[in-house]
Amino acid sequence: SSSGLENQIFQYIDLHQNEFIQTLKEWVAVESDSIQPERRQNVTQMVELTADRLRAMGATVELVKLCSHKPDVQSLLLPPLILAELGKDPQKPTVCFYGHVDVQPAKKEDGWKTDPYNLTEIDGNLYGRGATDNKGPVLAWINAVESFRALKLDTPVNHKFIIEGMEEAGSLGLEEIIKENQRFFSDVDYIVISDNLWLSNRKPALTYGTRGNICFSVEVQCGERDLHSGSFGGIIHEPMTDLIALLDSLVDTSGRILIPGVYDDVASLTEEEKKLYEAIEFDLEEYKNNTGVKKFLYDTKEEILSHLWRYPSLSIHGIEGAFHEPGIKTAIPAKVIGKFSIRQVPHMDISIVKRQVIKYLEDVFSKRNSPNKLKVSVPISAMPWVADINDPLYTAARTAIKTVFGQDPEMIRDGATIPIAQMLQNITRKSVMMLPIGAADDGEHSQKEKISRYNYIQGTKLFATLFLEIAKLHGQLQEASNTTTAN
Ligand SMILES: NCCCC(=O)N[C@@H](Cc1c[nH]cn1)C(=O)O
Ligand SMILES: [Zn+2]
Ligand SMILES: [Zn+2]
Repeated sequence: SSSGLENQIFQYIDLHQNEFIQTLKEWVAVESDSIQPERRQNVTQMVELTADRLRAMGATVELVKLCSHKPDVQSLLLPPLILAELGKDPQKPTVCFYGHVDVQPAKKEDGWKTDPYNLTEIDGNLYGRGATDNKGPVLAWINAVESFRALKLDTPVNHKFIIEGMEEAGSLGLEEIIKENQRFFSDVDYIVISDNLWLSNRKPALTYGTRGNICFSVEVQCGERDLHSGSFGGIIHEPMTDLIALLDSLVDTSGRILIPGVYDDVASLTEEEKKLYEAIEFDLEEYKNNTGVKKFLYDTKEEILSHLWRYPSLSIHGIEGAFHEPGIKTAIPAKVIGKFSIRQVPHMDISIVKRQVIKYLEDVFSKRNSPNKLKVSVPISAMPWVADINDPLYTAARTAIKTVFGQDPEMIRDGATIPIAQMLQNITRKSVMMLPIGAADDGEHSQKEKISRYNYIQGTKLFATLFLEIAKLHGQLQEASNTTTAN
């Protein structure tokens, strides 16, 4: 149950909810799509808007220029990264929040019922691109910090912020910046990321792991230009046919990856882990309804969760150079590039998997006796992340969730990849936690992305309560360590 102080803050948040929604509406209106290079100016504008919001709250903001060492034609136009801080009391713990203010592309004609850049409330849901991924959660955190200030309450923790504008494009340049700014993290005690969803539409969750990802490009080229299939079809080895055979050799109908050795380093399932999965309330029908898919590869909760969270998977994403528009075009493309990725898990090693995949594709290709040129590359990769759920940060979050939502959270992992989670854990050696506020049916990246008014506002309360819980816990931890030192 909540304390008098919490009730005062909750009341403030409830009273100001329409203002919080109005700010979210202003943020959603900025088309900060980081995928399409022509929208990069909007991403920079969004980063500046965020910086202004933080400054208005009294934070010191540094805009760090991103300079990617990876090949990106648009690298000169990369938006800056925000490193900000508010409060420097050495008696208080310092919590660093990570979020991103760029979004996935969205067009009304993709099938949106509402204008994706005009936050629209329907039946308690706030529809719009970025509403849940990730503008809503970033603002919820800011609203929570702001609520203490507005009520003239002493802030329980010092705050640091790392906010980026290139997450949806693979967090270009981020790792270099974090390494170059290690001093910024030197006094950080806890790191919180809120960039994923609950497992259910109604039950809150706390996330302690994500899969990594290795993205592959497979290029097959026969000549310099496309050819007429009437004039050349039947007398040449077509690149597209080679590529389809290569892509088809990667995974079988049961979802098993066919690359030899790929499963060798996958951690074995422990009894403790099995118990964690068994304890989770998981509504398979609700999950299917959220996705619109009628049948999954697996039927039980344990199989589904373990194959999403702790086993690797391989997905084929697309083919560059192939004709994909409506109508018929009778050409033979000269060069095609297949894109697929492997979500990898502990203890798979990125460089070993890369070697295994390249060798396998070269073997399959050589059996085809094709004179075409094959090139395999890895444009981006990210490590998986797993945290210790017994860490005090998780204890604080569980208590805060119980206070705000009246129930214990599901302890979950996420099948997707948040590259910064492992990066921050490795570089700073501090506790990292993912604390989602969006529900499973929020439709990240889809044509009906939303966050509910309830989740946005309760999420704001959750973050405010977390600050208080971390402060309490930190006090206890400090006391305990002082006693130990005195002894
Ligand atoms: N629920 C949070 C999802 C975040 C996300 O979608 N991350 C991307 C990052 C990525 C991985 N490989 C290339 N980009 C994802 O696809 O997991
Ligand atoms: Zn996101
Ligand atoms: Zn996203």
